[in-house]
Amino acid sequence: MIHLDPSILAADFANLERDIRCVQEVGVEYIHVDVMDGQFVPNISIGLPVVKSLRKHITGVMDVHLMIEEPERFLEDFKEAGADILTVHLEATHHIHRTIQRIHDLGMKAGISINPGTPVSALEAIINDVDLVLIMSVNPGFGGQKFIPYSLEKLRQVKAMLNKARRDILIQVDGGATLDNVQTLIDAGANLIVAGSSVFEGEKTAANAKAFLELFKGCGA
Ligand SMILES: O=C(CO)[C@@H](O)[C@H](O)COP(=O)(O)O
Ligand SMILES: [Fe+2]
Repeated sequence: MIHLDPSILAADFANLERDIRCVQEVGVEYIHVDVMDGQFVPNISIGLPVVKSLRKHITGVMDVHLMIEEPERFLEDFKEAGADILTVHLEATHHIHRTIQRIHDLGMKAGISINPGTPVSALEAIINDVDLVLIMSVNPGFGGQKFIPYSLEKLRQVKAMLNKARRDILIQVDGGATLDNVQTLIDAGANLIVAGSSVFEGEKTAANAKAFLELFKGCGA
């Protein structure tokens, strides 16, 4: 089953409720929330009070992508803000295993993400402990960037690693996904597709989301 996970980073920040409702009305079940701290990535997005307010309008899964240094400092807060999935970057903490354990102890699904410059082999020791692997297909920090082609190879490697471990979990890809390249992402193993600028586009938003969902139906969704 393939899922669309629209990133609200590309939505209208003055109308987040409207934009979230718009994609949910056409059948979207996941909402991707990007949290940036200006340290781990060279940008600041939204923080806890906004995430907590969004929760009230998200009817499905609130998927929080933490692009912050030492995410272990804020796990309880994001639980309280209503995150269903909390994804942390391998590069952002000295204690990835403890951080994943704590996310689980708090009752959330735990995801691990790697930047474009981090090899998939770095995931080997943690792959059995996570519910989601996120392959960043752009350098994190900004929406609307171009897909990095080597990410396809990384998706294939993650898929092979998970097959070997007999694990069927979410393989998420984030950055530069479009209606034109999404089939190649699925073919490479991705089953949770983050898309920001190719979904949130003013009046075209509902039609864009629908087009992704239609395409996924042909993939056994
Ligand atoms: O985490 C990030 C960026 O750091 C993403 O979630 C982007 O928001 C995806 O945006 P598009 O590349 O789809 O426009
Ligand atoms: Fe993201």
